[in-house]
Amino acid sequence: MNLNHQALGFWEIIIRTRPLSNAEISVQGYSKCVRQESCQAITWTGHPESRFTFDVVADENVSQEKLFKVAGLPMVENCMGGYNSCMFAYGQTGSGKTHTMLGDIEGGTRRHSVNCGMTPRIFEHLFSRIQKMREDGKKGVYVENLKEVEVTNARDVIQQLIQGAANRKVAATNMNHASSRSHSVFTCIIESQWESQGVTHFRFARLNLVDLAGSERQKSSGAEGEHLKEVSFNLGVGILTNNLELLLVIINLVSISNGKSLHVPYRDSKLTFLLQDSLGGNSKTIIIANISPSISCSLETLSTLKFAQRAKFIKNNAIVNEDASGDVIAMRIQIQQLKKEVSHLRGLVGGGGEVQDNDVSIISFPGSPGSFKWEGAQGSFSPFPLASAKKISQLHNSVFDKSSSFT
Ligand SMILES: Nc1ncnc2c1ncn2[C@@H]1O[C@H](COP(=O)(O)OP(=O)(O)OP(=O)(O)O)[C@@H](O)[C@H]1O
Repeated sequence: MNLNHQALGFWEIIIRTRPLSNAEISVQGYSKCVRQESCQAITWTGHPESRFTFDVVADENVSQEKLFKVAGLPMVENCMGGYNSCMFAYGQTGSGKTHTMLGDIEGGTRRHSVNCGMTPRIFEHLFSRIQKMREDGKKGVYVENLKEVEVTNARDVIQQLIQGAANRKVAATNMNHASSRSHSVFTCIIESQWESQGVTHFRFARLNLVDLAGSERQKSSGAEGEHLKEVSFNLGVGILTNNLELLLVIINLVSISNGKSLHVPYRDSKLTFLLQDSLGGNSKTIIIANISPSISCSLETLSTLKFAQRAKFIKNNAIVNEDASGDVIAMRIQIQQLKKEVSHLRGLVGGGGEVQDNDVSIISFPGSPGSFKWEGAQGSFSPFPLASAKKISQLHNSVFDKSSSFT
C-alpha cells in the first residue's frame, strides 16, 4: 500500500559563484561578469545587463557548511521521510561542481575538514540521524549503494566516494587542471522498517547526488555541431552544449510543465535513463548551478544562468514511498477495535448503531475538520464539533490506511 503523500513542486535552483582564481586576478584584476543583488538575485553585467532570480544565490563567501545547511540538510530530512531526492551540480568546466559536491575528501575523514563538500556532509548527517533512530529502538535502517556495497557509517561512504573519484576520468584542460570529463552519479537507497500495533511499515527513498561533466564552449563542427547549436538555441541557453541529452530532456520537461504533451527522451543516454525519476517524476530535485565570476567566462556564466532559469519551471511530483503490511490477524483485531471506537463516537454524537464493514471505507473528510462529511449507510451527519471531528479524522486515517493494505 502506498500511503501516497504527495509533494508537488518545482525544481529548486541554487546558483553558486566561485571566487576568482589567482590566475584570473593576475590577468584581469578583480572585475567580474556578475553582481550579486541579494540572496535570491544576481545580475549578469554584460551587454545588455540581465537580472535573474532563483531560490538561492550563494556568493563566493558562502561556506561549504552554510550551503549544506541550505540545500543538503533538508534533503536528508526529505529522504528520511520517504521522498526520493536528487541534487545535480551543473556548470561550465572549472566553475566549482566537484568542489560543491565532493570538496576536500583527502584523508577519508570529513568531520574536521571545513572544505568537505555536500556529499560527505550529507552522509555524516544521514548516519547521525540513523544512529539516533537506532538508539530509540523503534526503527532499523540500512543504507546501500548502487554497487550493493553495504555501509554502516559515513566513513564507509567516504571510502566509496574516494574510490569513485579515482575511477573518474580526469583530463587537464586550460581551464582546470583536474577537470573531470565524466559524470559522477552517487546513488544511495535508504530503507527503514518499523512495527506498530502488529503492522510492519516500510519506507524507502533514493538519494541521487550528481556531479555532471563540465560544459564547455561547443567546438564541434559539421552536422553534429549544427545539431548542438540548434539544441542550445531551442533551450535558449546560448553556447553550453556538452550535456546534450540532458538538455533535450530538460527542453521537453519544461514544455510538459507548460501543459504540452510530449515524449521525453530519457533513454537517449545512460545518465538520463538512470535519473529518469529525479528529472521528471517522483523526486524532490535541486540543481546547484555553479558559475565563474571571471570576465573571460562571461558567456558561459550567462549560459548557465539561462539554463538554471529554464530548469526552474520543471515540476516534479514526489511521493512518500511507504508500504504497510503485516500480520493479518493483528490487523483484523485492530480494525475491530477501531470499529468499536467508531460506534462509541457515533453514540456520543447521536448517530448510534454498529459499524458495518462497508462503513470503514466510506468515511471521507475533505480536509478541514469543520467540513467533515460522512457518507455511510447511516445517512449524513451534520458537521461535527471541531474536537470530535478531529478525533474521527484521525480514526479515519488509521482505519482507511490499514484496511487498504489488504488490497
Ligand atoms: N566555492 C569555492 N571556493 C573556493 N574554491 C573553489 C570554489 N569553487 C571552486 N573552487 C576551486 O576552483 C577550481 C575548479 O573547481 P572544480 O574542480 O570543482 O570545477 P568543476 O566545475 O568540477 O570542473 P570540471 O567540470 O572541469 O570537472 C578548484 O581548484 C576548486 O577548488
